Amino acid sequence: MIEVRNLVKKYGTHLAVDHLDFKIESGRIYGFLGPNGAGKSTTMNIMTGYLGATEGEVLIDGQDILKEPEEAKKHIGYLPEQPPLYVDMTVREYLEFVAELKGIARAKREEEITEIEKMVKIWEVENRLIKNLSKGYRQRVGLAQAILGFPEIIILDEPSVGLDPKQIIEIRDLIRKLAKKHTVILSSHILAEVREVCDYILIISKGKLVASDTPENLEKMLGENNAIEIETGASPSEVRLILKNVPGIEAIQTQINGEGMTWAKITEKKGEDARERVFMAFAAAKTPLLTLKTTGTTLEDVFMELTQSDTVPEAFISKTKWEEVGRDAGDL
Ligand SMILES: Nc1ncnc2c1ncn2[C@@H]1O[C@H](COP(=O)(O)OP(=O)(O)OP(=O)(O)O)[C@@H](O)[C@H]1O
Repeated sequence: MIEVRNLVKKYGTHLAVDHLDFKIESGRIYGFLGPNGAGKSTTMNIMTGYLGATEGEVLIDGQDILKEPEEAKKHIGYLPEQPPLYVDMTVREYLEFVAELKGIARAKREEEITEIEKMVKIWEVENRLIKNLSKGYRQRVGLAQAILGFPEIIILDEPSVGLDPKQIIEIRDLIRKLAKKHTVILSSHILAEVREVCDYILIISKGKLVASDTPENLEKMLGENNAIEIETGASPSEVRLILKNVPGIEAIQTQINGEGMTWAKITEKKGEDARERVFMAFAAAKTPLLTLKTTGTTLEDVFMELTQSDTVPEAFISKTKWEEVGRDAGDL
């Protein structure tokens, strides 16, 4: 487990990290999300022992990384924003060099490097010079050096920056695979990326933690009233009649669309999820629904709200519930 306590980093007078407090539990994928300049890389560099803090503590399994960086570093594999690659080495030479630095026993080295090369799909380029590799392959070599030694925690700073869509999908698949055995923390300013792979999101803005929860809870917390949109062949008055006694509904708007169908927006009371009841009411009236979908707050709305406004809704800070999150690795 990682505990970040009251972390502060000043560059001169500029406060890049502003009293951060959070915990990272084992076996999950955490997303560190924030706009450019929010302080993600600075925080990750401190968490991995590459940068000192102005104030605060980072405990890795109880060991203070700022006081015992070498000990704590053994638990962490890190892919910084600029991977530390020696471009005049071949992939294999470089990974052998990293394995030696990490103190991996000589007898285990060859086997482990081959295993990781296969895992991140760089085995076929192991004899190529790194400088001749594409950005996507270089990123995978960076990832391989982070995974070497199979540390419990793998920290990836913007792992898919500069990759094409196919490579992004491959990296995401790999991250999901890694999460079966490791705790993974990745940073990104791309919401979709974090939404796609992470179980838990920490949103950081101007050096401050402004929210931390599961993607679903973040959406729920900001969502005032969610709504359901339906399409049906019934007339607007029939729709209202069918929904008359369905609990949890605040308002209904209807209109006839271009195909002569009724489109209705059903606003739910706060905290209600009336989808199933709406479906059953139409089924009981033997009136087929052609569409039924929810509309409401998206994670994008949450992100924009939190990172663009100066005031942060109280709920996002106080509702941090680490214990409630669970992830079934078998789903991946
Ligand atoms: N070495 C440095 N000296 C001075 N200021 C710095 C230094 N490194 C970062 N900063 C500033 O600290 C703030 C946080 O930077 P950081 O790189 O941690 O943000 P980030 O969230 O990782 O952004 P990005 O997504 O653009 O990498 C920014 O305002 C940045 O300009």
